[in-house]
Amino acid sequence: MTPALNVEGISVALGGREVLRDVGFSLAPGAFCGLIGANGSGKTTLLRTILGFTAPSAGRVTLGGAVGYVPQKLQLDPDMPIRARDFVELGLNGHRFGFPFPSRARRARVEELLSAVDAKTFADQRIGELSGGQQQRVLIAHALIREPKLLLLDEPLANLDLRAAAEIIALLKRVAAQGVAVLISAHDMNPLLRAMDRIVYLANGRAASGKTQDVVRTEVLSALYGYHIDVIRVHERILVVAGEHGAHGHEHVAAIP
Ligand SMILES: Nc1ncnc2c1ncn2[C@@H]1O[C@H](COP(=O)(O)OP(=O)(O)OP(=O)(O)O)[C@@H](O)[C@H]1O
Repeated sequence: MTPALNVEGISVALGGREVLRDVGFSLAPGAFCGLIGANGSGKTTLLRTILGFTAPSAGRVTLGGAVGYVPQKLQLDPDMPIRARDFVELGLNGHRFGFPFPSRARRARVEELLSAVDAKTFADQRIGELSGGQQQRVLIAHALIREPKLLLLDEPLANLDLRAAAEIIALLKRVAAQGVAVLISAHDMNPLLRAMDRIVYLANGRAASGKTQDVVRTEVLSALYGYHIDVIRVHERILVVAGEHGAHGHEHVAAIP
């Protein structure tokens, strides 16, 4: 099966510093994958490189089809008087504004997407008036309207309460079940652990990837960080803790699936 995404040995330098080094992994259609790393570990840089916004100094990215992208922040002024429904429709034509006479097919497609993300009840509200979770739904519909094979989301759960985050994860699981590969960045893997079947863990500019239980392990993470890391299981949770030689005392708490 052709992968939805193939990242082969990419390195990226920004401002003279190597932010990513020899990062490689592949996503099959329908994969649900977390891109996990601390702040500044290079998650956004990796997503931008996959999108072609940032050129790698080595390696290459191969896509199996169109890519949908949900950025960390809404690219529109939140006060802009645009309805959720119209924003979803903009996904069909990039960022061109104004469709005075939308075609029947165009309207039907927008309705289909609004219902797929459960956004019909607030589709006529201004986007700036919506809650964080509602805005995420609208952004996801916007990104999906052109039937991408790969959906990239930059910290979609940041700023959401637990319930809204769980609802967004359930929605993204449904998207993956339709055969779209979903890659979600998060500094906290905790909310994603039960849902994701794959993980790409970034530290030190490098990545470890695979099934979650194969990656979130003492040996694997110690090799990645370059110093001893303990992965400790307590009450169905995992603590990822830098050992006594850890330079930065990086700490991460996460529940296992
Ligand atoms: N244009 C740039 N020039 C120089 N350094 C940059 C540039 N953009 C990002 N960086 C650096 O690259 C590193 C990775 O940044 P990136 O935004 O990819 O991390 P991140 O994992 O997405 O972090 P966060 O969770 O904080 O958004 C950071 O140390 C950042 O300071």
